[in-house]
Amino acid sequence: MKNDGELTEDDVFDCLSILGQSASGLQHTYLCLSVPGRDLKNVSILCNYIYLQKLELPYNKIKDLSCVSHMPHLIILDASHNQLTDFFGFQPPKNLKEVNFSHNQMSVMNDLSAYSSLTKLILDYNSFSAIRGLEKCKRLSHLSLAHNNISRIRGLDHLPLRKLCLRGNLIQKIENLQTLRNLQVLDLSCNQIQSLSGLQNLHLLGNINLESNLVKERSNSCHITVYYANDSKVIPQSITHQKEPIYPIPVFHFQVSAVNKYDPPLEVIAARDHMTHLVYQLMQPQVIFDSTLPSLDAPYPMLVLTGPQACGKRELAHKLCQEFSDYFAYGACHTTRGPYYGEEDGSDYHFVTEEEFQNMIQMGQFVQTMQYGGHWYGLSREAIEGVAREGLACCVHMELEGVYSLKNSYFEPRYVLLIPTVVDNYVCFLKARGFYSSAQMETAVSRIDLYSKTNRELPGFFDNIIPFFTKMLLAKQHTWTKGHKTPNLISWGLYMKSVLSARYFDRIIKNIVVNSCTQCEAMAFHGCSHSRHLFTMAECPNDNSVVDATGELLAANTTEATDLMDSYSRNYQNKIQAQMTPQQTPAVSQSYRFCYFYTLIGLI
Ligand SMILES: Nc1ncnc2c1ncn2[C@@H]1O[C@H](COP(=O)(O)OP(=O)(O)OP(=O)(O)O)[C@@H](O)[C@H]1O
Repeated sequence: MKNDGELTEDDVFDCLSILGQSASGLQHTYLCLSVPGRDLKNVSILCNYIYLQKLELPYNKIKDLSCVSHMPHLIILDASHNQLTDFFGFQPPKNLKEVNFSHNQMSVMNDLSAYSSLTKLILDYNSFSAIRGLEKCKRLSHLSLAHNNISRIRGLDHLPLRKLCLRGNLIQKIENLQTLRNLQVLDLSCNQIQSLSGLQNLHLLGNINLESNLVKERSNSCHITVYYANDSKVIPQSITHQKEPIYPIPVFHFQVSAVNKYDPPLEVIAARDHMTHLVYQLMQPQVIFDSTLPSLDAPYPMLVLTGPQACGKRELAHKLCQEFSDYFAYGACHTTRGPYYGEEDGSDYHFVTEEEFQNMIQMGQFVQTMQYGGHWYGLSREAIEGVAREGLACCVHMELEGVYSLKNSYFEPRYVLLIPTVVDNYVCFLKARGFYSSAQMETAVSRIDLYSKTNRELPGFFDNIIPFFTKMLLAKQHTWTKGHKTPNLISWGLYMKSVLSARYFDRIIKNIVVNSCTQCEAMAFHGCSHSRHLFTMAECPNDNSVVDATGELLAANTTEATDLMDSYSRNYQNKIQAQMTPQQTPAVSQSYRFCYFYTLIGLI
């Protein structure tokens, strides 16, 4: 370098690096030049280096960067710690993505619409007093304007910013951030902000720094909803030299961490779960699944039994699959919890380690997953495919979160809710199982409300509802273990089969319900079949006050399922069966079976 601060050809030669192809691909050339801390004033020689893609000139004394006009392929420019006064004082390189002009002497932001490729712009330690000219920077994801003289947050509308740093300015109010939907990191420390309002609706915001401000709020008047906030932190205010009494930021810290623990809505969790599995699955080789039969636009039939833990859905799923083995097979989920006494691997669940489970997630093997009671549960695609290959409908049980997640998938199961009607009985049942701690029982009981609220607020969310038949279930467990079919079970099975088709619901509901449960439950159930709203617990008298069903009605329920069909369905079934000749391939027969099944579940 010459003494007068001029960059020479020899210096350039020493500082070039990364030999590569020019943007046109026709020449080999150096792509990167880095000349930091040489007190450079004159870099005009760089006009000859037209192929540079990365230029680093920090810690010099440069005032003029017009040489960049001759670098049409430049992608990264670092001219921090110089004496630049001109904001982008050069012709725009078309693909310029990252620019660092921090620690210069710039004061006015000009229109940057010619720099539409910009993704990162660092302008710390200048003298800007307003944010301007960024409207057309539709790729800008990282903007830093720390330690300037900015007094208002504006000029950022609809930018795809993920990181925004406005530390050390003169900002008094958080405003105009609501359109920054992608914002994840926000640094507003060392300003003069007095209120927390203005942070609402930034759903991805996970890291906020409000250190050294004038925030006085101590009530919960501001709710910041931070979803997916893995590393959220609010740095406590440490310097309190203002005259006004200010409540230290830890108050705010408490608010934020409390909000972080607040569960995001189930739809949000489900969307995230679905997205994760979809992305991992798309990363795998794509195949056509057996569950896509019989045609791409007809959904593969699935039955999902849902309800709080131990409400009988697992037992019902197994019994349905046994009694109606022509239609259903059990889809065993994976879990990281250990097997209970008597549970066999592969029959109730596939029991796997946490590591195996995480590997399966990453291999895109799950359709949905959920954490419950500190363990992972997941429905794998293979569980569904295994059943689909048999030409059967997959029957699974899961908690509400799983239902939400599955509703995002392209499967269109029928969802049946099993809900306890008498809390005391449910608690007795949980105790009788002997598996659960009181905390676990409390959780299970508290979730009843979640289900009934969902049913109340989202009519049609569940395709049908079965009250939890406490007495019946207990009795049934006894007979089931002996392997007998009881009239109750048959009627329940018939009910289940028919419940899949809403057309027969009213016709058989009285018989089944009156037979299967107490009068109180029957009334409630019958009521909910019409209104689709769950009754409240308070409306349900104690079990002791009700009368049991009569034997006469019991006998009526043991008739064949087909007797419950109307002539249309019988004809349809006959037609389908007539077509299932031995000459047909298994795939064709299978699709007929599916068609028949669809009529049963009311999809055709
Ligand atoms: N893939 C899944 N997604 C969501 N929830 C699931 C899934 N698999 C199982 N579950 C549910 O997780 C809860 C806990 O399951 P677990 O088998 O440990 O409970 P349990 O005490 O045996 O009760 P249950 O008789 O209801 O299965 C149950 O409500 C179960 O239905």
